[in-house]
Amino acid sequence: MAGLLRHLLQNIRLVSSFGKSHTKGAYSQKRHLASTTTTLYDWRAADEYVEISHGDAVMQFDYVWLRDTCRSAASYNPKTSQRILDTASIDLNIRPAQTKVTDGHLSLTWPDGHVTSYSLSWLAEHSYQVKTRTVLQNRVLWNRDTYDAAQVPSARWEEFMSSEAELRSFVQNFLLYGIAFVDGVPASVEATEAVSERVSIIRETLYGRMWSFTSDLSRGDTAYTTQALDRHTDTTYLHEPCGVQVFHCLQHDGTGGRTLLVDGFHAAHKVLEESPESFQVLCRVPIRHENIEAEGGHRNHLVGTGPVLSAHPWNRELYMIRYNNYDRAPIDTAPPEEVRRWYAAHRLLTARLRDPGNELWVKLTPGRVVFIDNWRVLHGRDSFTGLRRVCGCYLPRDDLLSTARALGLLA
Ligand SMILES: C[N+](C)(C)CCCC[C@H](N)C(=O)O
Ligand SMILES: O=C(O)CCC(=O)C(=O)O
Ligand SMILES: [Fe+2]
Repeated sequence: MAGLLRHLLQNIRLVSSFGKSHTKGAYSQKRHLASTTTTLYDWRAADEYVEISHGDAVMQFDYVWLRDTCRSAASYNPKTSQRILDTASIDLNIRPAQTKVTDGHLSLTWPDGHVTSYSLSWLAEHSYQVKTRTVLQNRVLWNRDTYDAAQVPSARWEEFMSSEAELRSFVQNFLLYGIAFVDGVPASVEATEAVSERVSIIRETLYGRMWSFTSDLSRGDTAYTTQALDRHTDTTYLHEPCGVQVFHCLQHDGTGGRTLLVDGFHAAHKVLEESPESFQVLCRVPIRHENIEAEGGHRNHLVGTGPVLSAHPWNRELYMIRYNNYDRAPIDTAPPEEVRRWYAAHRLLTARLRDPGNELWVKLTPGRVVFIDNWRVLHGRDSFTGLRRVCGCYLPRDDLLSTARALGLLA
């Protein structure tokens, strides 16, 4: 997909040097052809949009969109990367007085004389037709064997804290696999906080900013016991669940307590292959999750609603799985026949999530910090004996992605 976009942009760039100019009235259906020795592309001004075609990509740009998106100094401030133009002031029936393509640039002269110009490659990059076939984030879906075989390296604390290259490869691995490790971290809350802050700001929740928990039932949640926890994502009871979970086991004198990791997108894709209808139901039915605490000095009643699977509507790319059977509330957000379909779809997804081949078990030890994409990878744990203390925090997903983009990564 990314390859196709690159191919498209490269070829449109070739056209830029062609330099043939076409000037015409706005409403003609006539197609304009421009060719080089290696490529052919054409454009036409239709009634409501300009259409640019290249290869099998046919891209349409609505006139209101073309006026609204104008990057001229009067319309857009490149210093702040913010729009100046008042969108509500645009005539919704606006048509350019003149449309032409010169040197690989589309320029439109509007009835008031304002000129808007776009390079064709920029337009292609921002076209719906190209976006529908481009993924936002490259991912490697994994099961235990493929994750093991990939031999993804952990970052080293010293390098991670000082080298941008080390941080970048860590973030790249996180984006690809939804999990990434840092080794050699001092076994303290402070060092865990420093590692987390290297990646993004920390997201404070009802559990605080940095947390450190053990099996003392200090909070009304199974996490604060020695019991096993089946695979789940956290904070499903927030409308926007936390994007990332950071765990650092500071101490464990006992048995059990291994961490389970499962690629939720891998399981969801299995569901899509086996039963597209089930996948659709999981994308469609809104599900509430709750966190109710009324004891121990904590008074919380959080409710979050969202489907189990969220996919971008323009390219069907999955971006979130919300799966927590402990915190799921009674389903009263869909009619009975839909509820029946939902339970069947949930059963299929659960079966794929529970496929032993999809389970990655790791024993977290002091010094080893794991970052988990809480919108993709489910976590759980074995029951355990003895004293076990785990610290960590949550990070907002947007801020991690912002860091990734600042490091030049596709996110
Ligand atoms: C991580 N920490 C121990 C602080 C909180 C645990 C939260 C547990 C909750 N059921 C959820 O899934 O969100
Ligand atoms: O104890 C653990 O390793 C994880 C518990 C858990 O699921 C959580 O704290 O979110
Ligand atoms: Fe959890």
